[in-house]
Amino acid sequence: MSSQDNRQTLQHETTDAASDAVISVRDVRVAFGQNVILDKLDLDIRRGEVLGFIGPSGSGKSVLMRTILGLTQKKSGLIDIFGQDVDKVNERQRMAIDMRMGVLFQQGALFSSLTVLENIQVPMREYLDLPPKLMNELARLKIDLVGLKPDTAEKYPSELSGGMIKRAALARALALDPEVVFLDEPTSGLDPIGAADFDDLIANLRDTMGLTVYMVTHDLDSLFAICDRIAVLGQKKVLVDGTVEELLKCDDPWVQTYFNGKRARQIDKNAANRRRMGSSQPSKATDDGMTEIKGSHTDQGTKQDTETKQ
Ligand SMILES: Nc1ncnc2c1ncn2[C@@H]1O[C@H](COP(=O)(O)OP(=O)(O)OP(=O)(O)O)[C@@H](O)[C@H]1O
Repeated sequence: MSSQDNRQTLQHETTDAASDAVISVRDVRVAFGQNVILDKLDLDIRRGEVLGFIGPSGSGKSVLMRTILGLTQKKSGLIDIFGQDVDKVNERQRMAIDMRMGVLFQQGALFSSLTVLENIQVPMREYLDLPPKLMNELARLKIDLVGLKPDTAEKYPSELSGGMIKRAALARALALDPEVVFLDEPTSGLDPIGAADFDDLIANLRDTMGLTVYMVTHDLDSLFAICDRIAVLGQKKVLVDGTVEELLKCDDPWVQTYFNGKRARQIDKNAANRRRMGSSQPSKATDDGMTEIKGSHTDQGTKQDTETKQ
């Protein structure tokens, strides 16, 4: 099956799914001067899924994320978020949309002069008018939610490990209880255990909070472990999208090399299924600043069971 066929097949398959899209991108073009980065790009992000977004370095994955977030202007095309055409909303409506989306930038992008608690409160201060005591309580809940120890609240980013920075940045992305979070290479720079723990955390949030996740990643393990669907960016557009199993059958040369090339390892294709069945091991973060997150993806309601690591 060619990538073109794949794309068409998927469009047939997703007629129902498209109606469940929280974000729809249609025929989008983004350029910097004469340099066209994205052209005729279509993409749906569906409610409650973890969508992995892959593609060659410099192909425009981050640019698309920034365009959806309204941080980069598109030249043409349509972006519909939560059923609203972003070109037709006023400032107040755009703000309401922004409040429903959280973002974790590539390097965490925490403010170095603020503590973790203060960093998490940045979006709260920007969008809400809450008493300081309540903001403190909410920020501490987020710290707990992402598996950081309570005393992390008073620490500055320079005092945190790479894994703790990612979690603190995720806590900030979750500050306003968003429905969708955008993660730009969340596991880059983490050791394999830390990366797997972070994957578990993301899967947990999807399963317990119904979070929709758009994740730019180069991490094959993350793709297999937690992504419900993967979209491939190439030639300025989404070349193909589908489940891991579907992509493995796709004959696009870049996709083939990506999954079967020199750097690709033999991956246990059943891992993704096991995770979805809820039999993955609970997160056991080993970093001193983290807590152990217990419970599989299926045995809890809306709250994670966290316990301070001994
Ligand atoms: N503000 C900007 N002005 C001009 N060019 C830009 C700007 N932002 C991004 N680009 C260009 O857009 C292209 C795509 O960049 P982008 O960061 O989206 O790539 P990517 O696919 O996320 O890459 P990577 O996987 O390496 O992170 C690059 O050529 C980059 O130089």
